[in-house]
Amino acid sequence: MITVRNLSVTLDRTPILHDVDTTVPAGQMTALVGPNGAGKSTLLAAIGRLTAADAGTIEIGDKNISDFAPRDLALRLAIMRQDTHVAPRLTVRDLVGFGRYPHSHGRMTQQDHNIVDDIIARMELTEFTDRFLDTLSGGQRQRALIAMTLAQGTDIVLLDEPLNNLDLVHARRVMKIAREEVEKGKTVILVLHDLTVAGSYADHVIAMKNGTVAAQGPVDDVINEPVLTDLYDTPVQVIDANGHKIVVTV
Ligand SMILES: Nc1ncnc2c1ncn2[C@@H]1O[C@H](COP(=O)(O)OP(=O)(O)OP(=O)(O)O)[C@@H](O)[C@H]1O
Repeated sequence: MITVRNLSVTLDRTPILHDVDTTVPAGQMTALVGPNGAGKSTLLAAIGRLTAADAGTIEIGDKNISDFAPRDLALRLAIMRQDTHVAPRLTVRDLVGFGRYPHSHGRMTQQDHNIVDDIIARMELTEFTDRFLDTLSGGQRQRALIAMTLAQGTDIVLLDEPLNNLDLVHARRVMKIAREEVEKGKTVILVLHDLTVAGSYADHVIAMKNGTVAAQGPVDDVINEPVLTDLYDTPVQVIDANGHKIVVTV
């Protein structure tokens, strides 16, 4: 379990998060949802220790994230940010191989190579393995970044808007792979704007608004009309389609 208590974050002298109190259940998929600018990426970056807190604590299990040595944290938690920039003259294989760095320290074993090849295949990138990143489409590059993150092999995986640039088939593929990771016991947190996807795949939802948590709980507690209408200040309809919640604005 990840526990966030009274978290406040200020960026460039602007208060961004205040009094964030939330828990992320271990071994489940948690969707982080909410309007643009609500603070989702900032919360994810704070959990990944990429953004410092002004106040409050974040614990993995019962250990404060500030008490982890960098390598220990990298073996425990992997994060893909929304704005990841990568060197254009890297191949897909090189990029995904970087995910193994906390294990290999640059000396990849056969097991590291096998893990890289496996995740490249799961992401349907095998035909692009030796292509430079700047020759890929936006969606192919996005899948390579997700593959790098999963190659790290951590118990906790944080993905900020992983479905950016993905067509509906590849979005489904990524969500299925994320679910497979959860079935293996991993804790996956994804920032998602597609509430239908969040409602279909996640176990748990944290809804943010104006820098704090507006609602949280199992999917049914958050992906419903009153909560979403309030969250987005817009009428939202949730249509049941064979057990799937289709979320639309009306
Ligand atoms: N370096 C910064 N300095 C000042 N304000 C910032 C900085 N970075 C982000 N912000 C502001 O913090 C707020 C929260 O940003 P954040 O990226 O966490 O939101 P988000 O919920 O992920 O949004 P989106 O859905 O648009 O990606 C926004 O109002 C943003 O403009």
